[in-house]
Amino acid sequence: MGGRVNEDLIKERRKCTFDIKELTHIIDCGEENTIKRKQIDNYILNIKELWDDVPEEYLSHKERYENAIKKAFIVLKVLRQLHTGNIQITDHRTPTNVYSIQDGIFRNVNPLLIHIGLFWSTIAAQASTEQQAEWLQPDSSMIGTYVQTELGHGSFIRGIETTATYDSTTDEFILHTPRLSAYKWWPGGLGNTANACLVMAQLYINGTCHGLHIFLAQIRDFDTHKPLPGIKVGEIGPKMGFNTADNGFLGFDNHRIPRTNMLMKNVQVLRDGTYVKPKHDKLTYGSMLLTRVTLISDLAYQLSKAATIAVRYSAVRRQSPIKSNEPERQILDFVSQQHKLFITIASSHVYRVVGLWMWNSHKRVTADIHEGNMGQLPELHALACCLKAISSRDASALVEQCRLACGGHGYMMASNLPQIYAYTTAAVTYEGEYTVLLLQTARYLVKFWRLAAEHKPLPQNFAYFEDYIKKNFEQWRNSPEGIIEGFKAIVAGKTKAAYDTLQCNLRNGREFEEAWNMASVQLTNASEYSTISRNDIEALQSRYEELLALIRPNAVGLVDAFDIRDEVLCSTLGAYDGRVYERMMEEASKSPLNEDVVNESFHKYIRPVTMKNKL
Ligand SMILES: CCCCCCCC/C=C\CCCC(=O)SCCNC(=O)CCNC(=O)[C@H](O)C(C)(C)COP(=O)(O)OP(=O)(O)OC[C@H]1O[C@@H](n2cnc3c(N)ncnc32)[C@H](O)[C@@H]1OP(=O)(O)O
Ligand SMILES: Cc1cc2nc3c(=O)[nH]c(=O)nc-3n(C[C@H](O)[C@H](O)[C@H](O)COP(=O)(O)OP(=O)(O)OC[C@H]3O[C@@H](n4cnc5c(N)ncnc54)[C@H](O)[C@@H]3O)c2cc1C
Repeated sequence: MGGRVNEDLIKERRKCTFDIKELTHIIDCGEENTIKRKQIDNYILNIKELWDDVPEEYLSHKERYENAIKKAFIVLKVLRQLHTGNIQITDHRTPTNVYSIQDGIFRNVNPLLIHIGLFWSTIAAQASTEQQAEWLQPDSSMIGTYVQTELGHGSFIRGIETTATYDSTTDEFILHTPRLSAYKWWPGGLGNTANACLVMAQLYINGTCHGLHIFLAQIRDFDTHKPLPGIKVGEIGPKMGFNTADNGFLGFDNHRIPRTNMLMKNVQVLRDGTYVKPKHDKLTYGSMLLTRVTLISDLAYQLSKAATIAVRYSAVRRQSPIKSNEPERQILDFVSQQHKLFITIASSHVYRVVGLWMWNSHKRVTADIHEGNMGQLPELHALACCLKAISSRDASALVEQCRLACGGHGYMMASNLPQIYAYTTAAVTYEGEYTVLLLQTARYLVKFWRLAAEHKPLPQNFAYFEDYIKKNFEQWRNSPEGIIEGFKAIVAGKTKAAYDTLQCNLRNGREFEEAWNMASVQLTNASEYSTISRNDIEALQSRYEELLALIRPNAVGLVDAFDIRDEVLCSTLGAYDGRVYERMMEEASKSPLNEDVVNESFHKYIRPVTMKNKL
């Protein structure tokens, strides 16, 4: 859309006090990454077939899927060409994540998301060298997905009911779905797209259950795409979001696969049925750990999209004067509006930095595991659980706050904020539900509190538990070090409270698991344990308000630095030129309800009632 840039946005950009490009380079982890990102953006976003004439929202469920598949395979072809030309296409912000401009291309979810993000990465991490050589061919016919959750069990994966029974007479596993609750339910791309999958199932050898293992199963004919005999597969129906993700169900009726289709890097079943145990029994859960780590960066990116839309819109939107004799003000001038928006910008930076740090930690711990050293795995798991849980919860709350900050127009699909919210809030549930993951971290903290309470030696990372017990915490100081001290006091205090409740429940004769359940609200909720006083809070509040005023002139510059193209933002409210009302009118004109001046329902249903006695 041509036309002048909105005057208010021009003024905002003029008054910015820092170098926007420099911040973009910091976000991209270096100027060379920015250049590369822009090259790939240009290359892919210039493919005309990727753009819709009719907005996605006006398509039926089936049309949406077919449209998304068309685009997914255009993108896949391009990615393969780039790969063949040895051009690295992964996004540096989320090093293993699918390239973020896909958000714009699909305006929803790529049906190949799990194929690219989880199927390939699980094979790369958990299959043996020979299996990888066979399955990870760039021109493979396999379109895969990650099939774990069942109708009856998602969080408690030890409860999974699908079985893989070894038949030594034929050297095969028999995959079976024993009852309705054992049907696989949810995997992305499973409904219509995938012809293969990684299945999580209980391994049985000679009547002994060895727990959960991962198996590669072909489910559709590679040529005709028809489900193989013994496979019942389909799509699960419309959802709050993810409607192009083709989530599916799957049942096995004694479906046979070769023994060599079990992922065998960490664990093996030999020809004679001998079971060779893994070095750590949670290595099978490795894909969940990796995805939780990468999600933190993805959620940071979703926050930067929401902040860009809401801040630009707030600079363009004028409503009501502050003083009655003044012109109407940009809504960004209202301090309460700044309070809603600036925290989203800040949180995006926080989770971007933490996500990168977690990504590097994951790389380090994985290398250690490769050398047989599992020592750092529990800490990484505890951190990944907690950070995935809070980043998804924060992101969805803040995206919703940005939507509300755009008033009525934020409710329009054309703002793209509802879609970003639907995408973000799903992450609170998938890949480990919020509370369930917080309880995993609580389990880790309580273990170390027990050591502290029993005056046993603690690792350096938990020395502050001992400080708390010995009341070694200093009074509150308003400095980065002081804030960190304050947070340590909160963690120690709330862990102590939960631990004390747990002990009290145990003393009252409860079994451990029941006592744990009774303490679970305390285990997940923050309490007000702090070194901070009422005066400190007042001082912090006024400092916070000063900071809002300091950030205000740079707000548009800060979101411009995220450098998200209009084609990716897909928002009438957030485009770079700020031509909000023109874009809204143009989008409205695409509504099928504007095709006829008089809709035919008038003649069929309205007129016969309203004109009944007048005809
Ligand atoms: C890579 C790029 C990806 C890009 C794609 C991004 C977008 C994708 C969009 C959608 C994808 C959605 C995919 C899915 O949702 S797949 C399904 C995910 N499902 C879950 O996450 C299930 C959650 N549940 C669990 O993880 C587990 O059931 C559990 C809650 C952890 C409990 O497991 P279990 O009962 O076996 O274990 P315990 O609680 O008894 O704990 C025993 C000890 O094991 C430790 N533990 C648990 N998990 C792990 C792990 N992953 N790694 C290391 N250690 C682990 C636990 O802490 C206990 O230790 P302790 O020392 O205390 O005994
Ligand atoms: C958009 C989307 C995409 C998905 N994609 C995939 C995929 O590709 N592959 C796949 O295998 N799965 C996928 N899933 C499934 C997803 O991983 C599960 O839905 C998720 O792990 C939550 O499990 P659940 O549905 O069993 O929830 P439940 O565990 O039934 O949760 C319901 C409630 O029970 C509470 N609860 C459960 N257990 C406990 C406990 N021990 N202590 C305290 N509270 C508890 C929870 O906190 C929650 O409030 C997807 C889900 C969604 C929404």
